[in-house]
Amino acid sequence: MDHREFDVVVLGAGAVGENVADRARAAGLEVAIVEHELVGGECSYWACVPSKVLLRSSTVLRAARRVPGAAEAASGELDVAAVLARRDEWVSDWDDRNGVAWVESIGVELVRGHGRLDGERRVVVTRPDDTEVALVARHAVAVCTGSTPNVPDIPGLAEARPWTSREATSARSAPRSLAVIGGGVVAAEMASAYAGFGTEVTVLARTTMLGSMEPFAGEAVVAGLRAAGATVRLGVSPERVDRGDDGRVVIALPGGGTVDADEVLVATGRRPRTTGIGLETVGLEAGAWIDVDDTLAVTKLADAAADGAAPWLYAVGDVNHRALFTHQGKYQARAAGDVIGARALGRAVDDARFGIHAATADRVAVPSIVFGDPEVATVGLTAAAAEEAGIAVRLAEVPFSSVSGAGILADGYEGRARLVIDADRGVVVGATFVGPDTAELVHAATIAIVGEVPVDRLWHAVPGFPTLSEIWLRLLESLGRPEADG
Ligand SMILES: Cc1cc2nc3c(=O)[nH]c(=O)nc-3n(C[C@H](O)[C@H](O)[C@H](O)COP(=O)(O)OP(=O)(O)OC[C@H]3O[C@@H](n4cnc5c(N)ncnc54)[C@H](O)[C@@H]3O)c2cc1C
Ligand SMILES: NC(=O)c1ccc[n+]([C@@H]2O[C@H](COP(=O)([O-])OP(=O)(O)OC[C@H]3O[C@@H](n4cnc5c(N)ncnc54)[C@H](O)[C@@H]3O)[C@@H](O)[C@H]2O)c1
Repeated sequence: MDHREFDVVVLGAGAVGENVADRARAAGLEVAIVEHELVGGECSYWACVPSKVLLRSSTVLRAARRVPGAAEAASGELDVAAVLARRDEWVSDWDDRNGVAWVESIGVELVRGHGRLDGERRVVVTRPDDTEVALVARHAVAVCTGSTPNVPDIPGLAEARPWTSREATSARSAPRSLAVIGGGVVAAEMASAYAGFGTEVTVLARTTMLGSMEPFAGEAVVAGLRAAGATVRLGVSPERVDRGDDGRVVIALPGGGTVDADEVLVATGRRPRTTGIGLETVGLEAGAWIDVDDTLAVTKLADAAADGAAPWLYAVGDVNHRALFTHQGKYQARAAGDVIGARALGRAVDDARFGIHAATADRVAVPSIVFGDPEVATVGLTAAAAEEAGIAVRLAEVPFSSVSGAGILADGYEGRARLVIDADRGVVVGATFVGPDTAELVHAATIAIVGEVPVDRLWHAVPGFPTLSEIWLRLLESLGRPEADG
């Protein structure tokens, strides 16, 4: 077996692995990155990027139809083939040569093949030609292998060849009908995209839609999907799924009803990609999410390490289950790559709350945007989660109809915003904006939360007129002007 040595070995070249490698390399370390599929990972080829491209055209069309003058010009049908062609361009026809060129440009060595841990600081890679190479890490190994769709144990489902998010984002044509099992983010976005294509969409959600968010967010998404022609059934769990000889899928529901469709999309969450990567060779459980501390070091090994020994194993991105978003994984990756560099070179480590080497925001300010019509943009805690955390909650909540910018953006603009405020500390701990084009509003809330900006100070952050951001002023007005001190 070939044998190579590097300072750092990164397992998985998704957006997260790439960023760990980039930061460790920027610290001056010699870095190898291992990838068995496409450099760029899920986000670039089967998740964030294609899903947003698939949604964009129908969102624009609906937006135009809400503005007199433009509406008359936007009277035709969506050109689905053109949308799919634009998607193909954005995913570079599932060719990763740009990703590879970028990895090479930063001086990181790409090792193609399937990697697995083989004891401490050692990764064995089976290359595409079936030969093996052992990569020995002088300082650290970062596991960035991501996650994969979870297909629940519904009788017949796996045999019915369901779509997962991969097939939904890479489809070559829109099916005539599509059933969607699940009520989370993937279900909301893909139902919206395919309804926009003219597909007959039926969503089967076990409880509500977007159940982890403020209730009005899921309600608005259900209304939006229904307005786009989709059928949404809440509180429904399929009992059995079959694909018949005619190729159609039949989903049996409790009580005897059925839903049939050309395709069925399973959008029921993710599981870790941690099987077959040698976790058991270092005392970790195969197939489980990997627990890490705020510097992304694997907790179980860091706890067991001899006093003063630097951690050598990190788990970054989806695989640690802290926050399953590309932006948050890349945030973790910057911290992890930098701390690996600092520890390797004996430099100071700042792992205090909001220190440069700590992924503190994972616990207080994770932005999440559900694209579609309407958009749902959230960060921090919901009212329910804040109450559960023992926070003295004060809410500010207003409709967007109170903002001229919203009315100008679209006739009949509908939307709602809520701030969750920690009444004792006088700071925002959560925010939700629901309505067309609200995605960009959430970063202001993220800054308010991370900066722990006193709510009274926000009166001096004046939103431009007439923008959607004026919702901030309406939210403050709903709380009332503060009294002068003394
Ligand atoms: C449909 C959909 C839409 C989404 N939209 C958004 C969005 O709009 N915004 C957002 O922030 N997030 C979005 N997400 C979430 C986002 O895709 C993930 O959070 C992100 O891809 C995680 O990045 P990662 O690098 O941790 O994992 P991945 O992107 O999964 O990368 C892991 C990489 O490791 C490789 N790998 C795994 N095991 C091995 C091995 N043993 N050897 C070699 N290589 C290996 C894989 O091939 C892969 O390239 C979406 C997810 C889905 C499913
Ligand atoms: N715009 C974005 O940022 C974006 C878009 C898509 C996905 N993502 C990320 O990808 C992850 C995966 O998305 P997702 O929608 O698959 O997961 P999710 O966790 O958002 O939703 C899972 C849904 O499936 C349902 N479910 C789970 N098990 C079920 C079962 N056995 N039967 C029926 N229903 C079941 C849940 O009730 C829930 O409604 C998310 O956590 C999110 O972070 C982000």
